[in-house]
Parts: sequence; structure tokens; C-alpha cells
Amino acid sequence: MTLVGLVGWRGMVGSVLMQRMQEEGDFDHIEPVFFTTSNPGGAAPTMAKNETTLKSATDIAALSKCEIIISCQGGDYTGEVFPQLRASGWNGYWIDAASTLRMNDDAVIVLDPVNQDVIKNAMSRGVKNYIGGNCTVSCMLIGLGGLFEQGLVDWMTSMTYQAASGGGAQHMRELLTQFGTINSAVKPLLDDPASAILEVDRTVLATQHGLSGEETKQFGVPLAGNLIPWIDKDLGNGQSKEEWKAGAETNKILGRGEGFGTRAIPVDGLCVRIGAMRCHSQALTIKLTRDVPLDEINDIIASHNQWVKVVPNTREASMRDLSPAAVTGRLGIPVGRLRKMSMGGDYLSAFTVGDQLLWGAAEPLRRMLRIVLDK
Ligand SMILES: NC(=O)C1=CN([C@@H]2O[C@H](COP(=O)(O)OP(=O)(O)OC[C@H]3O[C@@H](n4cnc5c(N)ncnc54)[C@H](OP(=O)(O)O)[C@@H]3O)[C@@H](O)[C@H]2O)C=CC1
Ligand SMILES: N[C@@H](CC(=O)OP(=O)(O)O)C(=O)O
Repeated sequence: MTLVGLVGWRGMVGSVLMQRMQEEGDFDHIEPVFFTTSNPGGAAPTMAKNETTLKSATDIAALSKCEIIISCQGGDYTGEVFPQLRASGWNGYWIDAASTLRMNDDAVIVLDPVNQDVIKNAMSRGVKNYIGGNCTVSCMLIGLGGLFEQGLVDWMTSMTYQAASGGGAQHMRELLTQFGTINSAVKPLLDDPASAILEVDRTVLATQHGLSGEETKQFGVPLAGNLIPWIDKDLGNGQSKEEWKAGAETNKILGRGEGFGTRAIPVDGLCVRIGAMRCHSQALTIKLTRDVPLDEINDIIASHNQWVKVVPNTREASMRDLSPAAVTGRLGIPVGRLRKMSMGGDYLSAFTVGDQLLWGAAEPLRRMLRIVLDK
């Protein structure tokens, strides 16, 4: 059986990956070897078969024995270990959640329901590095893949509402701690039906401003009852790195742009962190290449893959089906608020939500594993 090295399996993304691999029976097809940066020699998780102890994730010789390595350990780990592994002569498949290698010429961003042709073509050319895409981009493309496939997107803006989980587990904890502190501060006022709402409001604001350094260590500012209109690095040109990824990664996933001899589709917008737990939402304005009737657009979007679900553009359906609370833990990607905008028949609005730990991180990796195993 194929020896598959698993690094980062107990982290947040790694745990979701392990859960999905178990649900889909992936372990029936592999001989897993579990690696760790913190506990070599410790007990491997229950999915282990022959290798029941954890190997060191920096042991190049041990990693080299694996035909496939999947890493959810993070960008620093990839930056340190991957070059050593390749320099040692290892020619296996490297499947990674971190962004480090994404834009390298010898790497493909994997999202097979959207770019199976790009993946298959790369495999036939001997490409061995397959990297999961940015969570916002992957979720958007599972939802809107049909429009891209039909050549209907001239350009697109994506205004995002990204969950705390995008920063990692500590960020999720911090958000909840902040909510708790704020709630405690106003609890006596909330319990008193006669209290003045402006007093509640003033207390909330004072508590947000008074949050301790420990309570804002991850985000730097309050997120509970607030938002943060900047995600990832400052590129120095007014754009955040998260915003840059929308255009760069979308085109790379689709196999479009200069390197492919085609026009890159402009995709740009503002990325905003909100107080949701693990679903990224985005409001899209799509400039269509032609004025296609809305019912045809619905069909094109809905028929692209088995996970996208078109939500009728009604108040009830939008409130029920198009929210982080409705989507968390599910592979389905709802797309709603579809309507032609007042700018003209070739301007389409859409709203989509995706679990950023499923299609946004873990799912493309396990599906790539199966593609390699089935080759
Ligand atoms: N977070 C996200 O939403 C997304 C993340 N990614 C990428 O995935 C990578 C990993 O992210 P994420 O899963 O959030 O990282 P985590 O911080 O949750 O996990 C990374 C590693 O931290 C170590 N660790 C230390 N303490 C703990 C603990 N108490 N519980 C679990 N693990 C612990 C583990 O390594 P060890 O077992 O060796 O000690 C683990 O593999 C990053 O490169 C990120 O860019 C990609 C898309 C989305
Ligand atoms: N940057 C994303 C999460 C993430 O890990 O993205 P990437 O894989 O592109 O670094 C967020 O904060 O929501």
C-alpha cells in the first residue's frame, strides 16, 4: 500500500482533514505515517496501521520513505523542510495547505471540481507539488465555477466577510472570549427590561475599548461586535495580500493569464474579517461577458458540480440558507442573491458562503490524494 506521510494532522485544518479522510474511507487505500514537530516517539492516532509511533517531521530520511506527503503544518514548516526534502532527491508528491509554494511555476493549486484538466495535465508533465488554494478563492470557485467555465466572467469584485478561523484556532478562542467579556459587562443591564439601550450601547463600547492586551493578542483590536477591514500582509500599494490572492489564485487555478497565453480575468475587492466562526462569505459583483437571462445563469451555476446549491433570491431562503450558521460543517456551497443589477443586464450580483476548513482547506487536499492514488 502507498506510504503516505501526514504532517500537521492534529492542527485545526489537519483535524478536519483527518475527519473527512475517515468519512470517505481514504485510510483504506493508504499506509499512513504520522509526523510531529513536537512529540516524536509519541503514540500515533487510531488511524495508524503498522507505524504506530509519531516520527519527527524534520527527519528528512523518514519523510523520504513516503511516496506522498500531505502537510497542514503551516508555511514556516513548508519553507524549512520542503527544500531540504527535494534537495535530498525525494521525488514524491507533496500536497500542502500552506500558501508558501502556491504561486511557484512547478506547483499547481488544486481544486479538482474546477480545474481537473489543469491537474491532470500537470500530472502528465510530471509535476509533483499540489497546493490547496486560499480558502476564500476556493469557496468562491466551487460556487461560481459554472460562470467561469462558460466564459461568462469579464471581471468580478469580491467583497468578503471572513471568519475568525482564517487566522487559526487561537483567533476563534479570542473572538469568543471577547464576546464573553462584553456580555458579562452588560448582563445586569440586559437582565433589567427597564434599562436604557443607550446605556447598554455605551457599556459595550467602553468594554470593547477596554479589552486587555491578552484579549486582543491575536487580532490586535476587538473583533466581537466589530469588524476588521484588512486581512494578511500590506502589499504597500493599498491592497492586502488576501485581496491580491483573489485575482492571482483564481487565474492560476483556472489555468488562465499570461503564463497560459490567455487574458487573466480581473478579480479584486476588499477582504474584511467579521465575527463569524469558520465560514467565509462574499458579496460578488460580476460583469458578464454578455447579457444572459437569469434563469439560464441559475442553471449554469447549479449544474457545474454536486456541491453548489442555488438559493432562491427571496428574503426567507436567503436568511435560512445563506449564512455561516447554516453552512458550517457542510460541504455544500450555497450561492444566492442572484439578480441583475441596476447598472445593466450584464451586471450580476451574487452572495456565497463556504466552510473555510472544508472546501477552503481540507477537502481539496484529500481529493488530490485520491487523484494521485487513482493515477
Ligand atoms: N486556518 C485556516 O483556516 C487555513 C489554514 N491553512 C493553512 O493550514 C496550515 C495550518 O493551519 P492550522 O490548522 O490553522 O494550524 P494549527 O495552529 O491549528 O496547527 C498547526 C500545528 O500546530 C501544532 N500544535 C501546537 N499546539 C497544538 C494544539 N494545542 N492543538 C493542535 N495542534 C497544535 C501541531 O503540530 P505538532 O503536532 O507537530 O505539534 C499542529 O499540526 C497553515 O499553513 C495555514 O496557512 C489553509 C487554509 C485555511
Ligand atoms: N488568510 C485566510 C486563511 C488562510 O490560511 O489563507 P491562506 O491559505 O491563503 O494563507 C484568512 O485569514 O481567512
